[in-house]
Amino acid sequence: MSNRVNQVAGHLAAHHQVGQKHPDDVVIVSALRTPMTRGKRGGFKDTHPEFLLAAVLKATVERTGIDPALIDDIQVGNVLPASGGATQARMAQLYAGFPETSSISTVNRQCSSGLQAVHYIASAIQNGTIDIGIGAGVESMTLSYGPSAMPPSYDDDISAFPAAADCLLPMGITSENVAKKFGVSREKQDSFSALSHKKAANAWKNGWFNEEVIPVTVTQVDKEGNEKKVTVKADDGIRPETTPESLAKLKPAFSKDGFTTAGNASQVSDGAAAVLLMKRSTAKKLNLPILGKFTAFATAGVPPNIMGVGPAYAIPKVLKKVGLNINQVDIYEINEAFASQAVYSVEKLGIDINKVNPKGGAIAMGHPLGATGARQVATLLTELRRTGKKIGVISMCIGSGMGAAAVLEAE
Ligand SMILES: CC(=O)SCCNC(=O)CCNC(=O)[C@H](O)C(C)(C)COP(=O)(O)OP(=O)(O)OC[C@H]1O[C@@H](n2cnc3c(N)ncnc32)[C@H](O)[C@@H]1OP(=O)(O)O
Repeated sequence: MSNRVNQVAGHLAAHHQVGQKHPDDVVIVSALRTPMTRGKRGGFKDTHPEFLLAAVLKATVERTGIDPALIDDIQVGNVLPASGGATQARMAQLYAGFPETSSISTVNRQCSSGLQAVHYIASAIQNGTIDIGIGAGVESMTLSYGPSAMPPSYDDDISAFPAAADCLLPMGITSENVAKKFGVSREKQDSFSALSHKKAANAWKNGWFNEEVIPVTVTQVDKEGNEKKVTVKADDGIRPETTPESLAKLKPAFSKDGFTTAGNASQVSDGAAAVLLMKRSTAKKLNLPILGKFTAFATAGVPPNIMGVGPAYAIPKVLKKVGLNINQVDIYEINEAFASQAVYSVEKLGIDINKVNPKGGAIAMGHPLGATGARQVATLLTELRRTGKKIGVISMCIGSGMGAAAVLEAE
């Protein structure tokens, strides 16, 4: 019995060891995403989330050549739709060519849902519940955003409890709170945001997104109601001409005397992403390419009224698990929900800004809530591989006051 316990403990430790390869490592053999497009105006403004999810699931099967019947389970991060988008997810799976014997569910950890889905699948593989799975994410903010995403009423006692009441603050107000409390100036926020656009435009120009982005052919409807088929190939919220000076002219979006504007907040957007995971031993058996290892994951709670500080707490927690310090990470993929919170998190942890979001982030690319965490896995892995670097960290802030972080290693 104690031998078995030791054996299991050994496997867990191996999984969390950076720089080591073990047959039981959970590895990533595919990480793909759709373009991220502007909500209500972009390429997917007339596209339902189940279509975006089906497109990325189908591409995962086609590009890897895996038999979809071998994929035991799929988890999909999805934030806004009714019933968590569970029915749409099953519809997407079947439409994408998966057999009826396969299964799927959705997960909602708000803005970190896509990353959470990847972690749940990695855990299920690690503990032997499944052999092969997909962690994915999808969101059509165009079709799901707005008051319908909130319950019509709350319990009086709970919603009068201050910390609970803070969970209901608009996200833009939490951004203002972070800027004010920690003195993140408008200038710093605008400079960070202009850089996000510049880096994303540069990455597209140099083809650095080609490996992770799949083209999606959709039906668009014009103002006259005419339908046409369009193949959406690239993120369409990026504004390469953005400068700190042009951003300085924008009015605050959430409070009259605030700092957060349409230019230094993440964009309302639409998109999907999917990550195929299995044990290293399974990937070898199936002769699938090992792109990287999903090494560790952690979450941390923070005050809901400054939810954007989440990465400053989740990153040290996940790094402690794997015995790394801040400087030993090669690339950070930090969600840019708002420039205020991204700047705060980077400065608080003393992260070298040159290591942060080398292909831009949600301010330029967009932030389709449920999709973003899985999108970050694809963006980070392809960048680690392109640059020959090894260790990457993903981090997210989470709307009701949490942070999430994961460590990935390129093969
Ligand atoms: C845990 C989490 O992750 S929380 C985060 C969850 N996500 C959110 O809360 C979404 C946050 N973002 C938003 O709510 C919205 O983007 C808002 C309210 C900030 C702005 O919404 P909109 O007003 O619809 O944005 P829109 O894209 O139209 O921009 C407004 C204007 O700002 C200007 N603008 C925006 N970006 C730029 C830029 N980079 N450079 C110059 N001007 C810009 C433009 O003039 C634009 O108008 P135009 O496109 O017609 O020229």
